[in-house]
Amino acid sequence: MYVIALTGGIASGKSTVARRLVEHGAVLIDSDVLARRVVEPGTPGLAAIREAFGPEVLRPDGTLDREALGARIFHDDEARRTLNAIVHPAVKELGARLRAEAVAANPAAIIVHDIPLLVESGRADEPFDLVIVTEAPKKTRIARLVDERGLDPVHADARVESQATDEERRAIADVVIDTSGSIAKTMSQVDAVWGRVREEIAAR
Ligand SMILES: CC(C)(COP(=O)(O)OP(=O)(O)OC[C@H]1O[C@@H](n2cnc3c(N)ncnc32)[C@H](O)[C@@H]1O)[C@@H](O)C(=O)NCCC(=O)NCCS
Ligand SMILES: Nc1ncnc2c1ncn2[C@@H]1O[C@H](COP(=O)(O)OP(=O)(O)OP(=O)(O)O)[C@@H](O)[C@H]1O
Repeated sequence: MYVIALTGGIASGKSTVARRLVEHGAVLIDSDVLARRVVEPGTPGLAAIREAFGPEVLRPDGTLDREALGARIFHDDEARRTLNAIVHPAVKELGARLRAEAVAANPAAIIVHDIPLLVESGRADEPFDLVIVTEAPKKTRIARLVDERGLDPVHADARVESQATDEERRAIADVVIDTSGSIAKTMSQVDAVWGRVREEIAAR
């Protein structure tokens, strides 16, 4: 088993990097996906969100209204802390379970754990073999959110500002991947990291 943690600010290219690592043979555990699973209808997570934020953050069909909840939490530190305290422990637990399953299926698995809020959720102390941080300037990331995902610039800025700083992420990084250039440049950095991982494993 070799466990890579992958983190970075919003729209910094984590998914792009993760996809390449998967092409090389890594098994991906994506916390954004897990964060959706733990708030599906019928989960304790969704019940706790309803309790804390009221029925107005649910859609008529009983699923979470992500837009409504996003509007509540990205401009309000207290509300965000409340939501994080509900979702993050459940995401951590499910991630650990999926990791154990991947290792049971293949003891030599190379796992890439995409954890956008690795710093913010205090998980950087967990025993990862390698921590990769993706980094692009704030302006670039906000432009991606506005141009490609159709976010309002004010909301895009609030999301960026609700996260750790580049300095805080760098402090926990073993490798920083600069995603401000072309996709090809990002991919060649990922390929170099993969080579390093293979070498480390071979030297064990
Ligand atoms: C507020 C919610 C409903 C908004 O949903 P939406 O579909 O608009 O965004 P999505 O979940 O796809 O998240 C996109 C990105 O937003 C950023 N983000 C999400 N939640 C947070 C948060 N609590 N604090 C800071 N940034 C966040 C991350 O960079 C994430 O990758 C949702 O993000 C949520 O439930 N957040 C709390 C859980 C969480 O922290 N998830 C992120 C990592 S586990
Ligand atoms: N050099 C680059 N490296 C990575 N992504 C790039 C690059 N240039 C442009 N992009 C674009 O930036 C966007 C980054 O999105 P991606 O989903 O990979 O980021 P993310 O960090 O996973 O986002 P989120 O925090 O929302 O999960 C993509 O649309 C990608 O095509």
